[in-house]
Amino acid sequence: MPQRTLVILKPDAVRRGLTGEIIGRIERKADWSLAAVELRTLDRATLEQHYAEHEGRPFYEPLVEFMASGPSVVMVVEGERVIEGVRALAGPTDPIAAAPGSVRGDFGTIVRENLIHASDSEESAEREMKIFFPSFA
Ligand SMILES: Nc1ncnc2c1ncn2[C@@H]1O[C@H](COP(=O)(O)OP(=O)(O)OP(=O)(O)O)[C@@H](O)[C@H]1O
Repeated sequence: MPQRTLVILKPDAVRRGLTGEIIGRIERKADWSLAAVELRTLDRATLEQHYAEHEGRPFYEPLVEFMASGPSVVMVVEGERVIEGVRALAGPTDPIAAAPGSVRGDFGTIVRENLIHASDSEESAEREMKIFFPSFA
């Protein structure tokens, strides 16, 4: 069933020149397409909303700082089972545990700087699209 998901290519992906590579992997999946794409430096207020569930955890502050440290590519991707699909393409949170072939498995080493965020459910996708593309959702 066609879905929409919110994807962020994090500041490490932009700094390292990996956005084309990652977007290419997404675009090459059958029946997936980009519905919105923007290069944007995320501000603290937006990130606090996005990462509200992690507030108070030890990694929260450094995560918000890292995510505000430079431009990200913020996207809405749409297509067949795209919510589960982009997460599979990304790999698990810890890049060292991620299999080669996944974005994190191929390019990551650091848990915080793990290149990509993708919504984890239909509810998260709706919530996150409203945060990053209010006119879209
Ligand atoms: N132990 C940790 N140390 C440092 N950074 C972390 C740690 N756990 C998570 N993070 C960072 O916080 C982000 C959000 O954590 P989360 O557990 O939500 O992982 P995720 O793989 O992004 O999946 P989702 O956001 O859908 O839950 C991670 O992508 C990573 O950048």
